[in-house]
Amino acid sequence: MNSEIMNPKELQKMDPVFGQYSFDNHEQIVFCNDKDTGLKAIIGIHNTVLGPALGGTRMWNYANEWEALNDVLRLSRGMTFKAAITELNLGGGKAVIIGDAKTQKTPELMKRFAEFVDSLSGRYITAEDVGMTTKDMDIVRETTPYVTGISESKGGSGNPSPVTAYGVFMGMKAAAKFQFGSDILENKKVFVQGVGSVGESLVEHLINEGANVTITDISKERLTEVSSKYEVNIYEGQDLFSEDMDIYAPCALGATVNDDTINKIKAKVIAGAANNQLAEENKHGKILQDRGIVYAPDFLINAGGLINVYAELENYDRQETMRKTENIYNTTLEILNNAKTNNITANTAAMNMAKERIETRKRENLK
Ligand SMILES: NC(=O)c1ccc[n+]([C@@H]2O[C@H](COP(=O)([O-])OP(=O)(O)OC[C@H]3O[C@@H](n4cnc5c(N)ncnc54)[C@H](O)[C@@H]3O)[C@@H](O)[C@H]2O)c1
Repeated sequence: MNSEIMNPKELQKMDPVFGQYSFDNHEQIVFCNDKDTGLKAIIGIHNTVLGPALGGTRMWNYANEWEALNDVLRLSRGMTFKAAITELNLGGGKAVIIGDAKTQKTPELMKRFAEFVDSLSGRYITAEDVGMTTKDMDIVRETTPYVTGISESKGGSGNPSPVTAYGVFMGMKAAAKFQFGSDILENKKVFVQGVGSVGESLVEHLINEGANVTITDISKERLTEVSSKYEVNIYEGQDLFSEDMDIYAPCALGATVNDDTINKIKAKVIAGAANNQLAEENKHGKILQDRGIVYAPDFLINAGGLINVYAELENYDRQETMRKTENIYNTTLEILNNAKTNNITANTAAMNMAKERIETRKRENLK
């Protein structure tokens, strides 16, 4: 089964839940509703073979429930493979809260959401994602132990974004090594799309290495903030994908590699933090392969944040977290070489490796 962004009209043609294109054998889906706080959330538990399903909560103003369901299914499925390929003993899950994080997120709503997470008795462990902060996770922690990514002052590992950015940087270097023969990014023309928490931290690594960085964001505030700290160019054009660049780093939302953009892309490497960068992973992965564009699978190179929150559960330290994150370099090279040898897409090679780990554990569990 593939995972695909689809428009709500297409989604509505399928059966409402089990028949959805991105359902892909989810173990459990929990719909959470609370009239008093206005909470409307969906928790997706994709697979728990390797351990409890861990994945962040996203709060987003979805156009409708179809979009929210499609998003949670795609994201939680991605978490299964992210944990597996990173060799963490975790399953895949994710939650979405439907609403505007700026105007509708209240402590009461977060508390009610935490009660739903708690009711799953640890099958699902939450963390932050888009629209959520460490402070929100601290509120969740008051109600349930099944949360990570809480403040360092409360015994947590703090903001995972810098660790995510470090992993993306390592994955990008490995992809550069594979494509250009060297992992040194000095003078490489890199476009970072989205300079939020991860994007900004990635910019810092790139600038330190001497890359030629251009940033783009829908938020003028973020562009001003980041460009005041680092020597970057701000993208003023209308069509980022047609621009000459060596590396495209999607660090905003997913599905930016799609039917409209894929044939325009001039970058030789795509490596970024966003989840589900390929709108249709098989189709768009193949077009990238045919066009000789090296794609560093998103769920592999953006796993630093997951490694960081996992440390909270396993009590391992910062050094070990960074060592595991640095290893993303080796795994990325291994995947890209494997894809080349077997003439498959990098995404398929990464999925195969992740699925193999899950299948092996399943067999072991049956013994
Ligand atoms: N934070 C983590 O540790 C982590 C881990 C794994 C994956 N990710 C993924 O990485 C991405 C970035 O995460 P983040 O924590 O930095 O989020 P964030 O919300 O801090 O930053 C996202 C940035 O993208 C900008 N943006 C949104 N739409 C855009 C568009 N169309 N064009 C340009 N900019 C746009 C926003 O204005 C914002 O500045 C997300 O897709 C997230 O799911 C994050």
